[in-house]
Amino acid sequence: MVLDDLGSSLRGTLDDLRGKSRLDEDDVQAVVKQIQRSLLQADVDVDLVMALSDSIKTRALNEEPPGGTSARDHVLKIVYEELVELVGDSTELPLESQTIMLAGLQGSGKTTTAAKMAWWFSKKGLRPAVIQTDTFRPGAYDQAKQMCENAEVDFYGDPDESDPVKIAREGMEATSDAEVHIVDTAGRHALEDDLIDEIEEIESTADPDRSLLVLDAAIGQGAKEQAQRFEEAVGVEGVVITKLDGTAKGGGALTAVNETDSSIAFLGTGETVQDIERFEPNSFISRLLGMGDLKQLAERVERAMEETQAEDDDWDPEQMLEGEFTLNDMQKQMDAMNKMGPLDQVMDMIPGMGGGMMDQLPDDAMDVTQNRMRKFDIIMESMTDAELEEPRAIGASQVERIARGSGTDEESVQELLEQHKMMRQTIQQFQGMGDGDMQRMMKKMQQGDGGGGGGGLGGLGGPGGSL
Ligand SMILES: Nc1nc2c(ncn2[C@@H]2O[C@H](COP(=O)(O)OP(=O)(O)OP(=O)(O)O)[C@@H](O)[C@H]2O)c(=O)[nH]1
Repeated sequence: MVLDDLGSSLRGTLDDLRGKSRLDEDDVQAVVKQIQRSLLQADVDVDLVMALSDSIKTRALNEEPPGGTSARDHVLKIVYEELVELVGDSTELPLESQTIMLAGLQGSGKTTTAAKMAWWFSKKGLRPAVIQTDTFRPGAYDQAKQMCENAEVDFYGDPDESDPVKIAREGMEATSDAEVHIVDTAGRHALEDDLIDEIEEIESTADPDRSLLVLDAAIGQGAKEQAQRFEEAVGVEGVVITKLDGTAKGGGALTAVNETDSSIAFLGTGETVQDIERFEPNSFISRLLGMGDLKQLAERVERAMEETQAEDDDWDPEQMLEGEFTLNDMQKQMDAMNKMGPLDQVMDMIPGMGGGMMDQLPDDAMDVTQNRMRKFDIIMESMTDAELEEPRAIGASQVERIARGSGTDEESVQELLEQHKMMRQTIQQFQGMGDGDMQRMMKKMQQGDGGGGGGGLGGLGGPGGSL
């Protein structure tokens, strides 16, 4: 993802400052060098990198750390603030009726983003519709239709019509019930004049409130020129950076945002409709620096819990925290965790577990965890309701029967029971906590020392847990 190794490389340099109360020039130089290296490797424009390092240097040497602040925290705060400044504010996006047009190069992810954004608006309580005007790429209609079905949002397209401007006009009329219209357009090179004329026509027909430029995170320095041309043609109010889940560097997109004086609206982090995040500079940089992102995490947890609960009216997560933690609860918790998205993305959001902490885990740790969760799920399918509610009563003969029924082995069943026991104990600790204890723990987590992170998820995914 963008500036991927910045967090971990910086963490090492910052750790060398532990115990120091004042910074000297060499300390600051080491930090700045590390940042420069990471940003340049990630394709960020040289001028931008130099401007950023100059302000970090000046501030770190001239600003007096507030009383009681260590040199490490002082410089971390400055780096954090300057990086937030670099990525800029999030594109303003009022939650009200509006039309948004998407533009961009071929394959940048416009169609996928249209469906994702529609899903996002629907979760915010608005009724969206996607209008597909891409008559150029043969598969675009079916792809958009399918994704909109997955997102459960309105869709308009006409596979038999070859005029995108006509589709835009008819689509706006046909979806007049919708509150948010998202107009997807064909991929085009901004330097081809006839294609630019066409998008200008679609723009005057759909009359969008804002046009967003969709950029693949892998785009390099070419992003600058493309962005400027689209800006001249249709006006770019914001940028969506897609494919941040991959190994792309992302710096080119960041440079384009700065050059065109626009801002980032959304981030695309995968291929399904839920893999979209509203860009929030503070959260984004916190995560980048391995400081976690409690807000995104809380949103994901809440959404996953709601979905899990919607599927089973009888299950109440609050009751789980108050009463006895059963295997049924554990199954629901695992289900909710699966809905939160890939575990490595979730872990990145936990303070102290992003950046450096994740690097200490073996590469396949997340796959192992997910495979194990799947196995546990299969084992639980072979248990009776009584066993799921009262796992402590499960004896040797039942373990044997469950292993046979689930096609696993007794060891795996025992492993599941052990894991459940650990999670029950963690939950019991939460139950015994007063508000003050909870606040202390959250503060510790925010300071990024990783304390309590594994326990926060009941040991299910944390490196401290045995899953
Ligand atoms: N991993 C990942 N893949 C993505 C993301 N966004 C889009 N893709 C994939 O990128 C490919 C191109 O995405 P599309 O949405 O078809 O791109 P497009 O801009 O509409 O393409 P054209 O219509 O040809 O211009 C597809 O295979 C998508 O599944 C993302 O955030 N992460």
